[in-house]
Amino acid sequence: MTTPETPLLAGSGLHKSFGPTRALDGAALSVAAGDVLAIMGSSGSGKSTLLHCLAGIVRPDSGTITYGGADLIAMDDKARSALRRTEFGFVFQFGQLVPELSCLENVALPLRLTGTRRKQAEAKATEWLARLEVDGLAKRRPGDVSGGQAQRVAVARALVTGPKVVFADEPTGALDSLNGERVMQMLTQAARDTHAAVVLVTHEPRVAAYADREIMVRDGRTVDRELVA
Ligand SMILES: Nc1ncnc2c1ncn2[C@@H]1O[C@H](COP(=O)(O)OP(=O)(O)OP(=O)(O)O)[C@@H](O)[C@H]1O
Repeated sequence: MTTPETPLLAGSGLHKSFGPTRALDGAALSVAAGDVLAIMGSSGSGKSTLLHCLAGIVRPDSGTITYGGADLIAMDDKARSALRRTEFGFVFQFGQLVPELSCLENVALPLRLTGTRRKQAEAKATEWLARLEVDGLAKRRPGDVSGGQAQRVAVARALVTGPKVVFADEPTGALDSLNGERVMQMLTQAARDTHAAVVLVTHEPRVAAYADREIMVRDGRTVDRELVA
């Protein structure tokens, strides 16, 4: 088992129920700076709930989560959303780009939300679109680009603020295998270049192969992949 020595993000003893459904039942994991971690497991095992807890989107019923040594659960909503805007990036299965904005405006948006001036935000967004090789799409709306292109724009948007952790929930789930591979290559390369950690939820071994480490979630509990294989 490869346990990071100084975790950037760590959760332990995490429990979360939705009514009678026990989504997390004692899950634990830790992520070091720059670590690319895949969370695997069958449908309904609790992967997304675990990611949402670690990202401060869902509050667990019990357990502890620390980010950079600070207690994430004890933070008030304002502090937690500030943390999400400045320290975390997100990529979801269906991109979730804002349909009314151009691809460039979508990538610039996280910077605008933290007070960066338009010109500066758009210059940075242009750089990131070029890194993801979709700079030709800057003026187009998300509805006018392919699924693979939209996910590359979503990766650019996730990384534009220089996050310390990128949370990716089935980022290739809606793509064919070739486009999925391309998105994974670009996401992991960009994360390595910027020393961002990646917490990746996937049920596809081919996608998990891009990670440094894999953990399995079974019935809301985490199991080290190497012990399962
Ligand atoms: N907001 C919610 N309300 C009610 N039940 C929920 C909610 N979110 C998750 N659950 C339930 O919790 C369990 C774990 O769900 P979760 O989405 O974390 O699993 P998953 O491993 O990510 O599944 P999948 O691979 O299908 O996305 C499931 O039984 C799910 O139906």
